[in-house]
Amino acid sequence: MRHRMLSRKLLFPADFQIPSRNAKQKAQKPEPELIYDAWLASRAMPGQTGSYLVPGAQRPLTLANARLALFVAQHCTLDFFKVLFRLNPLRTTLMMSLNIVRSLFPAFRGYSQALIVDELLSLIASDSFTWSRLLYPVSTELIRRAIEGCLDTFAASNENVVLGSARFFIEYKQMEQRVRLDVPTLADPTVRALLQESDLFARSFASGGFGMLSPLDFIHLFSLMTEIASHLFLIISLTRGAFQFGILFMSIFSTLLPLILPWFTCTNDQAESPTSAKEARANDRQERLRNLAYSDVYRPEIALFGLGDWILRSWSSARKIVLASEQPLYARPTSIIDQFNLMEFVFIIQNVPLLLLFQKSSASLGSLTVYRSSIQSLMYASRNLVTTARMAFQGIFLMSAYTASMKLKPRLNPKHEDALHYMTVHGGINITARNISYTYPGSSEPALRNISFSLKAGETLAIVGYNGSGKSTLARILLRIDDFDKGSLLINDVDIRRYNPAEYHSHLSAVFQGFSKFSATLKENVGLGNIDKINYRPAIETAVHLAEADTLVESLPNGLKTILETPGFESFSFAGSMNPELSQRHGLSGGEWQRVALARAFMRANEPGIDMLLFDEPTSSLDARAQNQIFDTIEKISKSPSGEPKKTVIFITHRLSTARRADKVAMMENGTISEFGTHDELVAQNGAYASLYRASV
Ligand SMILES: Nc1ncnc2c1ncn2[C@@H]1O[C@H](COP(=O)(O)OP(=O)(O)OP(=O)(O)O)[C@@H](O)[C@H]1O
Repeated sequence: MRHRMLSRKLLFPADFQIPSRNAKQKAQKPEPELIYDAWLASRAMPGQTGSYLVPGAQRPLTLANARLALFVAQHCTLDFFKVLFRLNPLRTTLMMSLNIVRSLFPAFRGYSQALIVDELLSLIASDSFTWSRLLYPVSTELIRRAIEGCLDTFAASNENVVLGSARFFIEYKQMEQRVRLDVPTLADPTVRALLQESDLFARSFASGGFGMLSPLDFIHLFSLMTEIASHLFLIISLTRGAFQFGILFMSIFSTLLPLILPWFTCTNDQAESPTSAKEARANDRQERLRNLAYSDVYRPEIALFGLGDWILRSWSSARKIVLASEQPLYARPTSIIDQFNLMEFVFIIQNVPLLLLFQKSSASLGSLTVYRSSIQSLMYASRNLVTTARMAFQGIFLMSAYTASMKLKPRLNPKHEDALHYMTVHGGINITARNISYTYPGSSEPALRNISFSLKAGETLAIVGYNGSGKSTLARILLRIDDFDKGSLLINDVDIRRYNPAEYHSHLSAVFQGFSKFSATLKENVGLGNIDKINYRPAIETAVHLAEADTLVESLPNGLKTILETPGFESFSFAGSMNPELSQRHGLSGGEWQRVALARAFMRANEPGIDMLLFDEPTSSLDARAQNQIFDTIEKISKSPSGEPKKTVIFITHRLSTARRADKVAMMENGTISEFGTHDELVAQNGAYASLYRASV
């Protein structure tokens, strides 16, 4: 139930905004510098250096954790509340005020019940029972209950709106951050844990109101304490005289009754389910987009095709529909019996035996009723207080995870002062790699060692080599999906690290070896390659045609609108899945998926701004005829009709017959380029490439 992590210094080189603090203070107080530090420290396993609790685990209530919680409360709670307050100032103020007002209700309730009991007692004692005398206190009680019920309903629905908008805001911010972060940042285990806890924080805003794990529990804590204080005051003043054991016993029994009764009644706890087809579709869509944003599988393509904004926009509109459709239990229309709270009337009836039993007592029976109801409320409130305090304690650390995660910066982004705009050159891009080395985090062996080569703009390069020799790793570095440890990489004579990755990506198109299979329609799977044209059918049809996938589209039940079955995508289930339109999915073969991925790359490959096309084993699942056609297409796209090069092309292949088509060939062995030159030159060298080539033909 735990795992080890690397030190913060190693993981976060100046990624967080450090709150200013003078040196003297630092020397006096060994307290965390950053919210991130406090969050990480709270996850430390006591007495076990370097070991951390799993994400989401309840923090033990230790003195050290209490100090950390205080630090977080001091440094981010107020700012966080300010942000939430600005979302809905009026409603939030109303929510806080109503909570305080509602905490005083139980005391009023007890007083009103006492009036009824006293009236009943005096009626029985007078030997002339008339209903009319009871009418006044009973109707007053009914009116009080009606007002209390209305206020409760209003407060609950208001609270729902406040929590709903807070939840949307938090989720939006998280999505925004997710689509912004790059592969190296997300590969970090500490970042993953941080984001996981931040997710938990967002989920704590789920409808259900107070009592859920949420920083808003602090408001609840305050109102609970007010309530407890008022009950304590009542009980102490009422039991000042002789202690009545019988009353105490009956009080406890009637207190336990409402806790036992729900076990015998049916709950109306239905899972939130979207009802209309529109809501079901929105639910489907928001889950798919969330999966896109959160899954590492899609990360490279999201970065390369600049899909972040589009995902965020689309998720946001679908999410709004889903949130609007979610009706929390307490916001649903309730029956008049519910409004008047039948259970509490049962307890008023239960007061009758009490009344008869203590008729001769010197204390007023009304006072005894107040006493009983105070005991009961005290028990409820105390139990709630413990639960809520525990949740608030955990909630504060989850809030720190959220706050710290918002300050994460994508590691591939250049510093502001180093950043340069992408430099365009004629005919594609030129590449100069010098002694590039790279070791994956956690690996002992480098995946790339001293890679050096250069490629002129418009040239075609084939990268070949044995399995695991580093071809895909080199491709990811050239595409600026991953960084490298040593050496330099110049793109159009500029250090690649000075380009903003998003801007650089807007000049590239690629098919990755492990390309994404989106759980979406064929049209979307292709259209995502050029998000601006996702709804432009002619562009999609052209891309499909270039990938030789026309026959595939014709064979599918709904053509381009067919939803493709994605293996391993089972992250959600919802009522809408009963809708045949949504549930009808179609599987594809490996070669068919490869054509879809090629069509996606061709969606943008043809655009004038695209300077480099990179294909990592684009035709590995295609037959020889299809393979040749695809390479003809790539050649057509990358050259003008007169044969002048327009785009640089790099492809990785295990089929050496296709490597002949390239201007240059890079033979990779054990993480390095062992041979580099034209096909003919390498064959003439009679080295590793020549023997691999001879073996493959
Ligand atoms: N995410 C990763 N974490 C750690 N090591 C990795 C990771 N990805 C790849 N490697 C390792 O890096 C080395 C190079 O892998 P790479 O995928 O670049 O090889 P390749 O030449 O493309 O192989 P193939 O021909 O099988 O596709 C391999 O030893 C591989 O195990």
